[in-house]
Amino acid sequence: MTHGKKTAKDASARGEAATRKPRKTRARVPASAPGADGHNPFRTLMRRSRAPEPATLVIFGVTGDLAKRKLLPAVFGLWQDGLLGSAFNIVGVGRQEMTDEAFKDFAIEALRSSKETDTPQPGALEKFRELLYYEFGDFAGDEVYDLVGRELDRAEEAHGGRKNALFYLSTPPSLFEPISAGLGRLGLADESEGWRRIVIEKPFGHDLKSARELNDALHRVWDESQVYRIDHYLGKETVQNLMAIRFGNAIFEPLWNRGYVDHVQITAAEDLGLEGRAGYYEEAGVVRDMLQNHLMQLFALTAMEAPAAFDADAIRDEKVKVLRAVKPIPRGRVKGVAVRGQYGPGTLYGDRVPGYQEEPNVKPGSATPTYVAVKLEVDNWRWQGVPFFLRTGKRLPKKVTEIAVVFKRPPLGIFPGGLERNVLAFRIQPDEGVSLKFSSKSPGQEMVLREVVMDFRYDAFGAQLESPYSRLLLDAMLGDATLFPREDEVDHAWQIVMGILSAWEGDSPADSPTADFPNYPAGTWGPDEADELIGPDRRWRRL
Ligand SMILES: NC(=O)C1=CN([C@@H]2O[C@H](COP(=O)(O)OP(=O)(O)OC[C@H]3O[C@@H](n4cnc5c(N)ncnc54)[C@H](OP(=O)(O)O)[C@@H]3O)[C@@H](O)[C@H]2O)C=CC1
Ligand SMILES: O=C1O[C@H](COP(=O)(O)O)[C@@H](O)[C@H](O)[C@H]1O
Repeated sequence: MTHGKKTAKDASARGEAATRKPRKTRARVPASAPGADGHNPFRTLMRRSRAPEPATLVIFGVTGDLAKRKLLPAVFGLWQDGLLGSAFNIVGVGRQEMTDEAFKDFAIEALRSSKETDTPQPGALEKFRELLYYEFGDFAGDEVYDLVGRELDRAEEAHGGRKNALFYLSTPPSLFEPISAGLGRLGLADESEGWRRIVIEKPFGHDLKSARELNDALHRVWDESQVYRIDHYLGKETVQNLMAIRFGNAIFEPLWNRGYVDHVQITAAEDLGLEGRAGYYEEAGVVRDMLQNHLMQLFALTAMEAPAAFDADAIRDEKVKVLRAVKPIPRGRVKGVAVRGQYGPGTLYGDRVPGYQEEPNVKPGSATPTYVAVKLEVDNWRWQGVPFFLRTGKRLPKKVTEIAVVFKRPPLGIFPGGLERNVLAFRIQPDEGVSLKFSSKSPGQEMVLREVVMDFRYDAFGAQLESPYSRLLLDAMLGDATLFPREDEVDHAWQIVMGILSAWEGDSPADSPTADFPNYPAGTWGPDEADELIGPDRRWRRL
């Protein structure tokens, strides 16, 4: 299908940009390391066998915070590293009226001001600028999608006669369905002239029902294979390393079960508060913002069986199987397995910080939780009796994300002193790496054991880690959905948290007594009840 007439816009300018050889972009790559002459060696090693076909990336909501701070820098980094193939262009779509030139200025300014932007090579920003185009309109109407279709028509010649397109919906969730439907109405999901894929940002639904409705709406237009639900945690290098270490080594598998593991702790602690996102966060709260998606994904990757292959369906099948095996948490069980919290004023890094209720635009007396800890039990042979404790919260003492597999104590103590549990910890961020804590004899005459840590740090590879958005954008361009949650995964993750949401947000005061918020000061590790949840014989790791 051809959309409208060709205009004077120069087709040859769109797309023939990724041919320049990238030069050194990363100061931290040592001179002797592979790739020191050019770009991040990981990216090259990962991708040299395949590059995306010529394609157009269409970003809806391109004037928003995510696009400015993360997406445009990620695309620029990929392009500068020569990973986007021989022809590529970007069409930003928004509701604000803007010319192509004004958008180019906007995008270059966003790249200049984002901390995530790779150091540009001389002339790179100017060259990248040539790839950028803009369309605007009302996302409820047809015109804007017609304009997008014309952009694909215009790129066709430079793209070798193909009209491949990745539509990235970086808009408020209320627009996911209308944009998908609009693209469908104008025939833009049709793959007869090139592949068409849609990336959906989080949150995917507000609850189980709305997530199902959104899935149904998407499937009225797209085949599941065209849908890429993004969870940026899956794009983090060290989350992928969890799979590499589990399934690329023989020593872990024999220990990875109820025979040896006492419990697992998954922590995603944030030191940040609301960062001006009250409008979104008051509606979402921590369960929707972090638990239903990011933490459930970390849990699934830790607990799943070994997939038969490293491919999208094999991995996603295993994740679904283990999510299905989680013991349900109906409303009545919530009190025993989940703890909520909201931060009050406190001290962080020596500075006084306001409480949640003092943040701009938060409703006075808000009952929105900013902290959750939950105990998951997995009803399968591997994990029967092994609790998984998940916790996440805002305004905790530091930013740290970690998965810790805590092993059982040795069966018999032949040395003086207590027996400690060994811990294999995957540090997702920061100081990415893996550590093993075990007991060793202290030097000296006495047989005294002390806990020591063997530490592998990711920076030993000598390369800076790529942004998760780079990884996931490139995967979507390549048609690799391995790191994108499938429909049934999202559904099961919602099923797990729905009881919690219904207990905490229910309208019956008997079932859902108002929480006594705030119940932890900013700069502390959350409410005391979280210690009771994991105790008495276990305690949260001090991170
Ligand atoms: N920001 C972040 O760090 C993260 C964001 N996300 C998700 O990414 C998506 C985008 O987030 P973010 O960029 O922060 O959101 P923003 O609120 O900054 O806006 C995103 C874009 O949507 C446009 N928009 C908003 N309302 C409308 C409307 N009614 N009609 C047409 N366009 C509209 C905005 O246009 P305008 O500029 O004109 O207002 C902007 O272009 C969301 O789904 C969010 O949950 C996920 C993880 C992190
Ligand atoms: O999706 C989100 O994630 C961030 C935390 O992500 P990270 O990569 O910095 O760990 C969180 O701050 C935000 O509230 C949430 O929407």
